[in-house]
Amino acid sequence: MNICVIGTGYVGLVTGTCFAEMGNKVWCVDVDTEKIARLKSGILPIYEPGLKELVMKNVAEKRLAFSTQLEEGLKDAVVCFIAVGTPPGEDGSADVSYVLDAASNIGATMNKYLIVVNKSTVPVGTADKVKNIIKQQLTVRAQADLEFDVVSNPEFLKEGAAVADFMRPDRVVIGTDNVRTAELMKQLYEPFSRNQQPILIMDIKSAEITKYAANAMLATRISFMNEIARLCDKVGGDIANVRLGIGSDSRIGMQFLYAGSGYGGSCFPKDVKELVSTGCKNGIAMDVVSAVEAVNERQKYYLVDMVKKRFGEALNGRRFAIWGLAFKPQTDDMREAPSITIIKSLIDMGATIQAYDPEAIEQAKTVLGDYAASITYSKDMLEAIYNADALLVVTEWRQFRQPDFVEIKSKMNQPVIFDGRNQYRAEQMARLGFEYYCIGRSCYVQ
Ligand SMILES: NC(=O)c1ccc[n+]([C@@H]2O[C@H](COP(=O)([O-])OP(=O)(O)OC[C@H]3O[C@@H](n4cnc5c(N)ncnc54)[C@H](O)[C@@H]3O)[C@@H](O)[C@H]2O)c1
Ligand SMILES: O=c1ccn([C@@H]2O[C@H](COP(=O)(O)OP(=O)(O)O[C@H]3O[C@H](CO)[C@@H](O)[C@H](O)[C@H]3O)[C@@H](O)[C@H]2O)c(=O)[nH]1
Repeated sequence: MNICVIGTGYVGLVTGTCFAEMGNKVWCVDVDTEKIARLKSGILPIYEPGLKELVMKNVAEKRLAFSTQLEEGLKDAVVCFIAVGTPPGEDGSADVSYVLDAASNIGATMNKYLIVVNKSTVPVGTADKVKNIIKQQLTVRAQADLEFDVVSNPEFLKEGAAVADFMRPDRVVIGTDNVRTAELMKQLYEPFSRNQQPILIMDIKSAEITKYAANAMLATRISFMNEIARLCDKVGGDIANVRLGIGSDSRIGMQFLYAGSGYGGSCFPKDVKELVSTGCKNGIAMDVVSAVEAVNERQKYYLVDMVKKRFGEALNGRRFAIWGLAFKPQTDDMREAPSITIIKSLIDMGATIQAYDPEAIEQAKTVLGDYAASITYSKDMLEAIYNADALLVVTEWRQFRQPDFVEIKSKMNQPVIFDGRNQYRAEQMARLGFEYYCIGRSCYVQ
């Protein structure tokens, strides 16, 4: 099938590449001329395991190409995916203007029947807006008879595992009210459901809401565990045991029950806010979802509270090592990363920071630009801990799991570790002579 994908970010680039890998011919189109120029010369805009190899292969085999021109992308396309950003607006609601721009461009450009598939995460009702904008543009061009269909096909991939998730999705959700379109979409996704993963056809609004409900449900599990972790720290108990205890119930399951320094990223924070906003606009109080966000905001400061309790509120002259900047491992994405809140708070109290992340340092330099004078970025994890008063583990990259603690202890000013991702065992840390604080395992007394 000939496919056009508008937007070459995490979702668009992965979607286009994976469809090309299955034998389709794909044009990836973006308004960012620099991004497209770099992609054409083999430089990817993001770090995502396995993606570069797939892009290079499919470009070489002429199934994948990049352009800034929608005309080029739509020339032979049967299906056009919209995969542009929907960032949070001032009031927390999703800004759908990029989606509507893309729709408007489609209406101004298409010359034959087209299935327009919305893959961006958008509030319920956006498909209708996309439909109306395309219609308006066609009318302006005196092409009002040109037929098209709008589909909602939310994406559930996780950063850091984007290719693997796209290739083997738990399910594919397709919102459409057209039987013929449903069949074609099923055909397109058939190679990705070889293990009988369901392709769920439903009405458009249910598909749009499903995306927000999925993210809010996952975020709820995390905030819930973070709250229980705080209780463990107060009254005794170990959140790891509690996780096993509840996760063994097949109705609950083990995944997404890790307490930590709060969730970040480009999705959970913004989608939780948007769901609250949609509820509010429609007179539905989203009490659970609102609490999920409030708990997460508080959780981002939990490590900072621990540092304050241990070192006091004035941190002048104190030097802290930070391991992990990205919002999760296997990505260079810094959007809404808890590390930002933690680093800014410590610097605001007078500390200096020595930070290390395997992939996200360049992104961090941009995001933390205003705080640059107080941050040194280290070339490796050991350099970061040199002369540090404490180490804060903020992102659980694999290489942080079993470091050489003897060497670490010899290089630090004081052997103190604040573990925001529960990577180490308290008994082992005590044996090695570290003062060790973690989340919800009664190492930290509030
Ligand atoms: N990042 C994820 O893990 C993920 C997963 C599932 C869903 N989503 C959703 O998918 C959407 C895209 O997210 P992302 O992380 O890929 O965004 P991104 O910011 O990485 O990429 C968006 C791209 O769209 C381009 N763009 C904007 N307007 C355009 C236009 N009119 N025409 C052509 N290109 C245009 C931008 O230049 C950019 O390259 C969002 O709605 C997001 O919530 C993201
Ligand atoms: O038990 C857990 C699991 C995750 N997290 C944190 O939650 C955030 C999000 O993690 P994850 O969901 O793995 O990454 P994303 O790439 O943001 O993926 C989410 O957001 C995407 C965009 O909507 C969806 O497509 C995915 O299904 C959804 O998992 C990160 O900060 C994690 O550290 C925890 O604190 N505890």
